[in-house]
Amino acid sequence: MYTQSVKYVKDPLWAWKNFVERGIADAVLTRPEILESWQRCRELNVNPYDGIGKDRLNQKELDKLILSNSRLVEAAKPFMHTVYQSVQGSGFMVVITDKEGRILHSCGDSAILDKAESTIRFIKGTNWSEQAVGTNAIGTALVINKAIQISGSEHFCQSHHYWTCSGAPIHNSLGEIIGCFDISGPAQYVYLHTYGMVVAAVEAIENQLRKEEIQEEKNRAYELLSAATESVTEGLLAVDKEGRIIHINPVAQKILRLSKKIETGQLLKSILGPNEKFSEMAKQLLWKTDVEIVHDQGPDRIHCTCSARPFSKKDGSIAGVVFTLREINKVRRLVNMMVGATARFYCKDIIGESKVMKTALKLISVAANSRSNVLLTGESGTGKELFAQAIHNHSNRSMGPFVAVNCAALPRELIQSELFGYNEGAFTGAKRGGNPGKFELADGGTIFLDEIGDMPMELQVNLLRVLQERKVTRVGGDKEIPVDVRIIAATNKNLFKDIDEGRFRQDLFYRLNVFSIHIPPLREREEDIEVLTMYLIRIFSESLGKQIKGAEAEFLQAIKRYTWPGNVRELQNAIEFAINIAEGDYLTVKELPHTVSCPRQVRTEGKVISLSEIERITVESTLNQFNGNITQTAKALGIGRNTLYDKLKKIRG
Ligand SMILES: Nc1ncnc2c1ncn2[C@@H]1O[C@H](COP(=O)(O)OP(=O)(O)OP(=O)(O)O)[C@@H](O)[C@H]1O
Repeated sequence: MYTQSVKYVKDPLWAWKNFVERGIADAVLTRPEILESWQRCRELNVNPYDGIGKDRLNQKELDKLILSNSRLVEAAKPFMHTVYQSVQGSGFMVVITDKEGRILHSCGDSAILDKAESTIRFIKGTNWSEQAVGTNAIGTALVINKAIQISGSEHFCQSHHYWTCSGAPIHNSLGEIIGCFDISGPAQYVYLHTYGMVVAAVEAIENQLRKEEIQEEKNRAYELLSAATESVTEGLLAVDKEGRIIHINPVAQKILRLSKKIETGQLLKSILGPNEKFSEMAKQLLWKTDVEIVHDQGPDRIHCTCSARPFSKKDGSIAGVVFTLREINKVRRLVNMMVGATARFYCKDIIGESKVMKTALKLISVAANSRSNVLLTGESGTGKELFAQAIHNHSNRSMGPFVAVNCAALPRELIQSELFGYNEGAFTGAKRGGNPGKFELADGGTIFLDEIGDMPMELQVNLLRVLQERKVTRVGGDKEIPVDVRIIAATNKNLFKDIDEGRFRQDLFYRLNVFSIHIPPLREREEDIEVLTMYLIRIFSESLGKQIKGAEAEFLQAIKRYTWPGNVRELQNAIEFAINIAEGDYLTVKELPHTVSCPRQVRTEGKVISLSEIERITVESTLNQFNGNITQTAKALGIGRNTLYDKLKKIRG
């Protein structure tokens, strides 16, 4: 486009004139980056006889721009002043711009600042890009993304020919241009070292910005870590090898019963006393999982589980250990949830219209609101466990565990360790670390001791002690562990008779029988049979995916006629059986189990038969029906296997 010609005149002004007046580019007298910039200026229609800063922000706009570039300005200011000090008195000024070339801050001798303002309006807020004022160290450095020095007539605009300036772009850590650093002064004092100073200053500013970024990242990471450790539900305690606290979250403070603010660097021993176990574990630098810690801290007891995980420094050397702590009650609650130690039933789940049932329901709410032990009596399957769960769920312990223990189902030799727990090594086969017993698991909640009448005499003494002292001692242990447990016991036996015959301790009976509720058998609550039947039809119909709408009159008559030795459990089984085989919308008598629909053996004899005889006939015939299979017979009768064994023992002598 431009003709290139070689001239013998040395004056660079001649090259400028040749370019702006005649369009001739002189590649000998003009550096390529200057020529390229001039060409850009020409394409941008920059007026070479102007160069006065016209595009200027008002004060408000400038303040806003400075604010949005505040990190750059604050990082650059100290270096601008250092650079200025070294050129002070030599007529130079130092300038910093944003990434578009708009001046954000300047410093310099007042004479040169005045000159810059009065001649070309080179002042804060002015746009010093190539597009605005032609080739100059700021605008051109921003375009070519390189440091550059531009002197006298190398500037595209004539009014800048008085000046020499050195500019260098400033980058962020991603390599993006964020601004420009510039030193400007009279062209007759053009020094190469000002170019070097600009390059060095920019490097220093970029370093400073990077340092700040790293620090900010660290702060952000620390804040994130703090927010994370403060929001977790576990206690976190980080300790160095010497047992000094590196970090502790509020949950750990609570678990360790520490009310005062803890400073990092404090020795754990100076806070918890010389017997604390964490420092020892931190010294050993071992991985540990769920170790139980009991530590008496003045009047307070620390009782938690703790897992330890050593952590290392960047160089691989071990720095300390992070402990994860869980309050023992919380652990127990979790275990309880896992093993199903929760109560499902409420008063609304207890169905019954009879007077006795209504009275019993009233007693449940009274019992729920009292702290006394409760004794539930009634035949097998009358709903004793249902009542116990409802009492727990309506009491102020409802958030705590509900642990049910069937004393008749536990092998005699295991009852002690099941109820009170055991320590490691207490007997062959004892778990490592020991095991908490049902009383410990029920801490803060309710323990339901079903079939209490079957508790062996020698263990009744231990139970009595727990009731009196509210403390348990694990098998193989000597420490007394306090437990806060409400006891609901149940029996289908006549405990008075057992006391008389020396099978049940009277003192234990009176401790348990503070509040007693008797649930009569189903055959004595005829009004309940029909409502229970309708309720059970609805429940099983839903759960078995059937559309049963009700039952035929004959079905209900048969149900009411029957004596229900297995009570509600037996009724449940009968209805479940009927619904399973039902074909129509309404249950018919044919769908009832044989034992319920035709207890013929009982009726054909035409004379009054004793209840025990009825029981004998029912048990024997059912056993026959299932070819002597105990499990199936017990299920059909609605009684437990142990109860069936007891009955057979009695019947067969
Ligand atoms: N009034 C009732 N309303 C609804 N369901 C009931 C009622 N009574 C008992 N049941 C149900 O009958 C079944 C037997 O009840 P539960 O296990 O509470 O009896 P139990 O007296 O504890 O028996 P056992 O002495 O054999 O352990 C349970 O499924 C229970 O939900």
